[in-house]
Amino acid sequence: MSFLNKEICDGDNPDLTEERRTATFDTDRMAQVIYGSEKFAARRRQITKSISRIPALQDTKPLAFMTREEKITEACRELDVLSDHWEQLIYVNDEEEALHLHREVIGMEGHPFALHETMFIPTLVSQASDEQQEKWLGRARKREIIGCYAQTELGHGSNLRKLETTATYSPSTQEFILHTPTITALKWWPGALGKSSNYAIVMADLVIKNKSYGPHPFIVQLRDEKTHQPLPGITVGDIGPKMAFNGADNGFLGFDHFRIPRGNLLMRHNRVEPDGSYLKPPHAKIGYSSMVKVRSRMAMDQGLFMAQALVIAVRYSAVRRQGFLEDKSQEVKVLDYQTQQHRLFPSIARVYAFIFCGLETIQLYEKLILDVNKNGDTSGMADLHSLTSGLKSVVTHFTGQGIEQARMACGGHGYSMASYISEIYGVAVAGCTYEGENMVMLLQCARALVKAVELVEEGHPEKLSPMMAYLTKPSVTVDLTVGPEAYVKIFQLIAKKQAFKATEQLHKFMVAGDSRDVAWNKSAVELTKASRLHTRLYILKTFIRRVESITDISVKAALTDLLNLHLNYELLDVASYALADGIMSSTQMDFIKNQLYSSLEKIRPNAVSLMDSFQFSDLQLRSVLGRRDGHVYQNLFEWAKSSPLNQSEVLPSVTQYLKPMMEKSKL
Ligand SMILES: CCCCC/C=C\C/C=C\C/C=C\C/C=C\C/C=C\CCCCC(=O)SCCNC(=O)CCNC(=O)[C@H](O)C(C)(C)COP(=O)(O)OP(=O)(O)OC[C@H]1O[C@@H](n2cnc3c(N)ncnc32)[C@H](O)[C@@H]1OP(=O)(O)O
Ligand SMILES: Cc1cc2nc3c(=O)[nH]c(=O)nc-3n(C[C@H](O)[C@H](O)[C@H](O)COP(=O)(O)OP(=O)(O)OC[C@H]3O[C@@H](n4cnc5c(N)ncnc54)[C@H](O)[C@@H]3O)c2cc1C
Repeated sequence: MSFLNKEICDGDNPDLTEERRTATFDTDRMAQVIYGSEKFAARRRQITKSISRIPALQDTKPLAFMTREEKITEACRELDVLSDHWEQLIYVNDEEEALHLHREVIGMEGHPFALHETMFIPTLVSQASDEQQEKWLGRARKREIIGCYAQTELGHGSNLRKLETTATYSPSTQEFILHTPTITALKWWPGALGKSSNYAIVMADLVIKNKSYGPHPFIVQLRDEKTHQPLPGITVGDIGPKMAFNGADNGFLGFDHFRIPRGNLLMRHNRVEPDGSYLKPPHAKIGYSSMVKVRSRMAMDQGLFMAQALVIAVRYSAVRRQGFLEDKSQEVKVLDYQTQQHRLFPSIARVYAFIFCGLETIQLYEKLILDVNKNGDTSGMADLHSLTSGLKSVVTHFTGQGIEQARMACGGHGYSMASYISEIYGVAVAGCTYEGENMVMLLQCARALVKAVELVEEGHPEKLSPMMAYLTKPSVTVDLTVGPEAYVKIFQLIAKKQAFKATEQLHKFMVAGDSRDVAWNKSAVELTKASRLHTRLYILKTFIRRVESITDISVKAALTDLLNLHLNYELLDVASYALADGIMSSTQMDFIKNQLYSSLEKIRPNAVSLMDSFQFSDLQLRSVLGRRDGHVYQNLFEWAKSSPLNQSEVLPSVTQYLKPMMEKSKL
């Protein structure tokens, strides 16, 4: 069957055209599944098309050849152009469209609005009172002001209870006095803080009458709105170059008894009255909701990062020919090698799985904020916190691995910045650290798991949330040939065993006399293993649910192949647990392996189209290897020629050092 696939173009590399002709589904239909709706998938295409008509937004010079300052300047120029066209390009205030616009135009390097859109505005939405929103939200949305989220300090990022920046209330002036008492109290890392933002949400320890109330969010003006100079009492700057993400000015910030009005404490959920009396929030951690928001996005965003790397690697693998199979008259596409497929296809499956989870958790967060803001209902907070803590950790870890495999799958050219994979990798793996270091967040997820196991042990299984219900499932013998549900059952048994084992170990240390904290630390590796399995089970179940709900038959068939690959790959990956506990036999293992290998063969004809379906433009991909038209070699040569080193035949460094050195050696 051949579809009139929109990606097919006669001027393209014939190897890619051939791949596109073999697709068994329509990439526009697949895009609807990826992006959650026909409407949004169509809007994305429309926005991409509109962008392509704005000459000032077409990349001129490769980012790889720019200095950091040039990258930041270029990002600002593009933002300025975007701002002029904002209302024609996207529906104002539509977060997904704004993110698409930024991803497409600015690339991975980051930009001064990265935190404005993802944390500053969302914090105002979730934490500011109606009156405060009236004052700041409109201005922020119109980009009259640029904001960031300043929480992490030089000395503390994970343990928020020890943040040192203070906001001391002065009833006589009705002001908070922000202060940085030590070097370790300097805010350090916030994106776009260094040079771009003129406002920040600052998380500081609220102190009233010598009593500390813990971290609270304040809106703080950092720079003069006319001159952009830092206000007196504020020290602010850039923390220097990073592994990647160098178009963003992550910054430092210190306060010297800097005064802000009482009304700058975000007061949707808690209040400080003029006399200093404090009204506490309905949930102690409600002030952390912006972090939960970003974590709830991360499965989607990381999935898209890995998708970009895989579009590049899969397209390149279809035009790269090296070595022979049966026919010795023509070298084969490297995508035909089983090892190449095994390297790339399981990650393609994970991309789809992660994105399906992201679609779900983004909605869960939106619902939570509605419940909290409209009805004061905080009952969903604990579950979403534990779910997104585990999910961000597992997803970022596998995304890093998948992108690195994509790089290696491109051989030597993958190592060139022309592939753009190194930048994607550098940005993606930052996600293992930001929004909560992965081990720390896995341990947050483990808290909920241990509590659930304890409920089962205490005879209260009815109190378990639906996500934990598998902890009560009895051991059964499973016939894997019956389909996905059998895989779920085995995974549930593995995850359940590990959750009980880790809890048992924790209890054993406590019975032996350790405090819960010490026992927790002695059990931490086992606890993180339990969290990973729990989270991977959620990912697997979400993937199954999503595929079952698809109505387009050909799209569903292609994704069923991918799902089968995922089920077999995941189970094989955790087989050591299953074998050790007698949950699976070695015969079942052989069955899984064979299923996995036949899935690779089934997916092969659709590989390019499964990645084309993400509909990333060449502008967004910024990759010579991943070009939609597949004309890799001539463009690699053009790219290399544009290197600044090639703008003269003899470099000054040769004249100054190498030539004299060689002359000296002749003497
Ligand atoms: C990410 C979006 C990117 C989109 C970009 C899109 C497009 C742009 C395109 C290209 C650009 C390219 C790249 C963009 C990439 C990157 C840049 C973008 C964004 C980067 C953003 C980064 C921002 C940050 O990093 S902000 C700082 C984040 N910091 C943290 O996460 C700190 C981690 N620590 C904590 O959260 C906490 O300290 C803690 C570890 C959870 C512990 O908290 P604590 O108060 O000590 O609590 P305790 O352990 O005692 O627990 C008590 C109890 O409370 C429960 N709890 C804790 N937190 C929560 C919560 N939030 N909600 C509910 N409940 C909570 C905890 O579990 C305990 O419960 P129990 O007692 O066990 O029942
Ligand atoms: C690209 C990037 C962008 C960022 N953007 C922002 C931003 O916009 N705003 C902002 O406020 N911050 C930002 N951050 C900071 C980021 O949120 C923190 O770096 C992160 O939360 C980790 O905290 P940390 O650096 O203190 O790590 P640490 O906690 O010092 O981690 C060091 C090691 O200690 C381990 N560890 C720490 N605590 C425990 C524990 N309880 N149990 C077991 N192990 C533990 C960790 O697992 C890790 O291995 C950004 C960081 C990066 C890299």
